[in-house]
Amino acid sequence: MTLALALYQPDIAQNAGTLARACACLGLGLHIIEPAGFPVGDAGFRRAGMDYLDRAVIARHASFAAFEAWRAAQGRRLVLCTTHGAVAHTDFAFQGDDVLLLGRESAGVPEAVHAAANGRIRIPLVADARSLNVALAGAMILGEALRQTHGFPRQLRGS
Ligand SMILES: C[S@@+](CC[C@H](N)C(=O)[O-])C[C@H]1O[C@@H](n2cnc3c(N)ncnc32)[C@H](O)[C@@H]1O
Repeated sequence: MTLALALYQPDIAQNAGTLARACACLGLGLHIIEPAGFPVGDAGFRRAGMDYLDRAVIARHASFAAFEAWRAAQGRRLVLCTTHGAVAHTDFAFQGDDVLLLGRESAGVPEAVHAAANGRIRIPLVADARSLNVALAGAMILGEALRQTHGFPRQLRGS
């Protein structure tokens, strides 16, 4: 099993499309917890995801409860990426089947989602900086998690 990325009620189609493209390129599943702030098939989502969307493995969950039912059946940990995290992403010990959850651009995630998480991690920022763009935060955390778990695709170009 590989890592997976999950988006909690994403607001901005371009960010979700960018992350869908990253998941497709890295061979990871993407989980979208609805409702999203844009319609499925949104032009911005398709523009950002480009033709990579054809090979993206995207699961949509009608609610956080439905997502949690899926996760419980899988027995996988939920790692919440949050500006309120106590542990730096580089200090967290990822497992190869962790589900990494990113919050909404506008509001992060509600308290119940914080409570459900098995770990809460933060990319350290300079004082007074509030947050990163969600797609950039996702890329940085995926990079660290894939590095730790040796999860990057093995096929190097030219090899
Ligand atoms: C624009 S931020 C949301 C800011 C929101 N006001 C909050 O308090 O969570 C959108 C999402 O990007 C991720 N994110 C942004 N900066 C982050 C950081 N420094 N560490 C971890 N996650 C971050 C989180 O998942 C966050 O919910």
